[in-house]
Amino acid sequence: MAFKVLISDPLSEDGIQPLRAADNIEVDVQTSLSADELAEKIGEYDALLVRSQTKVTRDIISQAKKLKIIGRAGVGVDNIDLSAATEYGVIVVNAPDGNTNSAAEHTVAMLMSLARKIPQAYAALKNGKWDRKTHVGVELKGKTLGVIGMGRIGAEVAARAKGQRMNVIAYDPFLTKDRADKLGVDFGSVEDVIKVADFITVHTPLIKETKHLINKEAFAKMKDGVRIINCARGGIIDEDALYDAVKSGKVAGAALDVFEEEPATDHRLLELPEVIATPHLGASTVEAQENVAIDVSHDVVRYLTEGVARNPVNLPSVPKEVLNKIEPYFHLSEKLGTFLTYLATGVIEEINISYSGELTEMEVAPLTRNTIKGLLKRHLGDHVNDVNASYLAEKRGIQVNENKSSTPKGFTNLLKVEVKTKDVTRSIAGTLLNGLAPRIVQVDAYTVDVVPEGNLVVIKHNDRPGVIGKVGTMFAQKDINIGAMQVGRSDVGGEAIMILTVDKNLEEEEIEALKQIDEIEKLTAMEL
Ligand SMILES: NC(=O)C1=CN([C@@H]2O[C@H](COP(=O)(O)OP(=O)(O)OC[C@H]3O[C@@H](n4cnc5c(N)ncnc54)[C@H](O)[C@@H]3O)[C@@H](O)[C@H]2O)C=CC1
Ligand SMILES: O=C(O)CCC(=O)C(=O)O
Repeated sequence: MAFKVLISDPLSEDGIQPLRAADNIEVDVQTSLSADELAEKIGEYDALLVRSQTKVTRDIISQAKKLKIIGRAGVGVDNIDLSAATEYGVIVVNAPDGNTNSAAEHTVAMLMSLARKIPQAYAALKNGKWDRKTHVGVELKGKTLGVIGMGRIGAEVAARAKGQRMNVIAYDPFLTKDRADKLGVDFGSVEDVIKVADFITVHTPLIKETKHLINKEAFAKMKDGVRIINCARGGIIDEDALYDAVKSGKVAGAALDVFEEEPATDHRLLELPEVIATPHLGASTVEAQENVAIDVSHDVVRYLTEGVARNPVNLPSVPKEVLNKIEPYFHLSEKLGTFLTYLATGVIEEINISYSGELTEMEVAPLTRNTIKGLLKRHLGDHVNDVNASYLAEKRGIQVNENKSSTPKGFTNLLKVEVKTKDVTRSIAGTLLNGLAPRIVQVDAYTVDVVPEGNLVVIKHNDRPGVIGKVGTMFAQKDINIGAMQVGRSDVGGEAIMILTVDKNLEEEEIEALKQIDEIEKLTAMEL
């Protein structure tokens, strides 16, 4: 069955070719849906692609029964409820690189327009006024540009400002002296930056820490006649404080591409002649739109068909080389988790996952998520996936511990999972033989060799002569074929474990018949 993808904001047609070209993907473009219409329709789709216009709210996500991925053709994901997406197991991906250049160029265009009052002069001339006195500007050369947020766009803007022979001073929590030196910029705290800058441009995401980062107190510390640019996100600058600062003359001008509420057609800042603005056009170039649509389309195809995404936002990104290395363990880790759900009945309180041998050299977080997925899925259902497994465990108060031990355990790699409930502690360990073939090699204290696949029957019994025969006879009477049988014991004549691989899932009545065998203490039939 084909996957259905809904594109709800205008995206570059060339950019979405990877989606159109995929055999198993149907693309539906509907760019004028209201929130209610989207909520009503979303249930049909496996993927949703948006720019910044569509607000992907909790309400919409909660009605998206099949949704697996939300692709944001751009950087900022503040129009998507990320917690809701994580909770519902929907991965969110963005396209972080494709519009960097366009956003940086737009910022520079705003910087120059602000300095030379080009929009105001243009508007006056269009209205028949040849007014040269009102539109006297200032030069950039020798002035200081303060850049707050030196990520992809901030760094590009800084480089271009240097081309205009400006001095650049920047602040970013991750800006080291080394990197600042390489970029040829000075660096300091936010306060250092805003105190000395003639122009200030912000390039941070809108998050709790950056909301109203530029506020009344910040304006008070700035130079008189400072000019402000925001081509990042509305809300980083407090719009009321900006309005007052412009009105008072503290701020000589502001250039805004973004607003706290968009569309912002009726904003009081737009009434001020010192304020120039564009309607969120930073990424609106043919090139950027094609780039971001291509990037996000590829990620959607990749995720729907291979389960891997290159630019996940609500899941740590795992480099391809790392994924290639750990991929063979995915199947094993999930199966170990599922196996344990049959053994450890009761409410899980703690999960301990330990990695040894060559696994200690690998990035194992994705395997931990996958093991948790295996542990939760049987009871919570198919909506449990890599995206929400850790979240769901945490929400249920399950403590997850991950550790690596280089102590050799007789295997080149070993993945051991222990589960504690109020009453029991059960464990299982698995390995990849020759790095390829998954095997369960330990169940509690018993050494075994079982392929973690298909219908398994785990029988705890007393180690007496004839038990194996009785079990075999019973299966033969019920016409159930045994594909493989493994026996492990702690001591001769003590407790033992038998694991059978059978060709079908056992019926209740077959399980009851087996339980009649005296030596059988406990029997668990499972489907992996
Ligand atoms: N106007 C438009 O059309 C566009 C707007 N954007 C927006 O531009 C902004 C920057 O995008 P990118 O450079 O691609 O992101 P990025 O992730 O590469 O850079 C953001 C930087 O902000 C820094 N940062 C975080 N908190 C900070 C704080 N409290 N103070 C100072 N720096 C802080 C981060 O360390 C990071 O280096 C985002 O808000 C994005 O949504 C991006 C593209 C187009
Ligand atoms: O989709 C757009 O045009 C907006 C781009 C943007 O703001 C972003 O990528 O963060």
